[in-house]
Amino acid sequence: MPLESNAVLSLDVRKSYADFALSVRTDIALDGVTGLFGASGSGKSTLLRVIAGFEKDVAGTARMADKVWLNSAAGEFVPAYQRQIGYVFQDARLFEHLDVAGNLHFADRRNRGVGPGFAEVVAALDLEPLLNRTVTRLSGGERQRVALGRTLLSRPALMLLDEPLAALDSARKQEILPYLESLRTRFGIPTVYVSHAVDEIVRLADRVVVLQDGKVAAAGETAAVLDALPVGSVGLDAGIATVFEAQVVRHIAELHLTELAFCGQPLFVPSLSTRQPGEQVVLRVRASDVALALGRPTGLSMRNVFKGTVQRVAEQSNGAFALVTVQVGTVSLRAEVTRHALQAMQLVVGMELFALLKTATFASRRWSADESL
Ligand SMILES: Nc1ncnc2c1ncn2[C@@H]1O[C@H](COP(=O)(O)OP(=O)(O)OP(=O)(O)O)[C@@H](O)[C@H]1O
Repeated sequence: MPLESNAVLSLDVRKSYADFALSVRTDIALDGVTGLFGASGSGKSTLLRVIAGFEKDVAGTARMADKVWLNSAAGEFVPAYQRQIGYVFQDARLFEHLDVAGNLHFADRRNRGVGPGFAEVVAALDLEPLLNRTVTRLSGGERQRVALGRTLLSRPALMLLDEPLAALDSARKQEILPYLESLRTRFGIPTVYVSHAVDEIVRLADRVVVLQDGKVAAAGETAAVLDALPVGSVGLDAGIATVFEAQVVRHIAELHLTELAFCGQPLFVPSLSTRQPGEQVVLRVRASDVALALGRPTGLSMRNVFKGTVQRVAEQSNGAFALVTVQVGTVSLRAEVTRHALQAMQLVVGMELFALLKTATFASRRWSADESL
């Protein structure tokens, strides 16, 4: 049965270990991808295991759409195998004695006859060339693709992905991310995606639940929640940034670029070919990748130039840098410049200027050795 589009996974759960207590009350929309984000040890994996039904002695209630999974007061507990969930672990956990096709067929045989078919899943994850390989001869990225395929073929009502990229190096991560991105829309299986990597959450999650010390610190639309998180909180040590939404306008295939509309102005980013024109995407720009100019610059390599107004200026009391917040449309864009530049440009609140973003700030693809010669 397809889920109602407004169906939710409703959680009010508590789980205690000797040195840690999880206490989470939140509703997760059963639609698109919900990111579970937080520092190491904040309880993300524990919550995912509670959702899956892998944890015993959980107090409270859990309801998946109209099905009660847990009501501890009434002694009700639906075991994991009856929850129709698909769980992908950090390590792929494939059946080592079977080849890739065998792993996939195993899940396919146990499915309930609805949802994506074998050929469709193999095509979506480019698994055709791997079908006859023994799983011990797969790379980490290939193993995760097979694990995802196997999970999809079990036709879950809910996918639970526990840091599926954590064990991979950054090149392999970039290889898998587009697949994860396309699965979001292709199969329409609601997904909870655990990660402590902000870039993965930005790229994949429609909404996010932030955990801190076992509790929900924030929850809501990805851009709004991440943009409001204080630097240094929840392990967000990647520096000051702005997280905002923009709309896909068109793909420029020959230049491998996608043009977005950002507050009515064009923004060019490396190709987001899995996204359709009209779709909203979430972007994260590090403050250190934003430059400022008093006039619209000419003869400059930077293509992304936005007119805005200085909203706030904060100087380090004991350092070289200042943080300038520039209002561009509805977005407060943060730029990290030197105090030296601040003085030279005589920047003050209310002043009109131009914010410049390097396209490379959005790049995830690395250079190959021969290209960089
Ligand atoms: N089986 C267990 N027994 C006792 N303590 C546990 C158990 N599992 C997890 N914990 C503790 O619960 C806390 C939360 O762990 P959890 O793995 O859920 O965090 P996390 O946010 O997923 O972290 P990471 O990003 O590092 O995977 C940690 O302090 C951990 O030591």
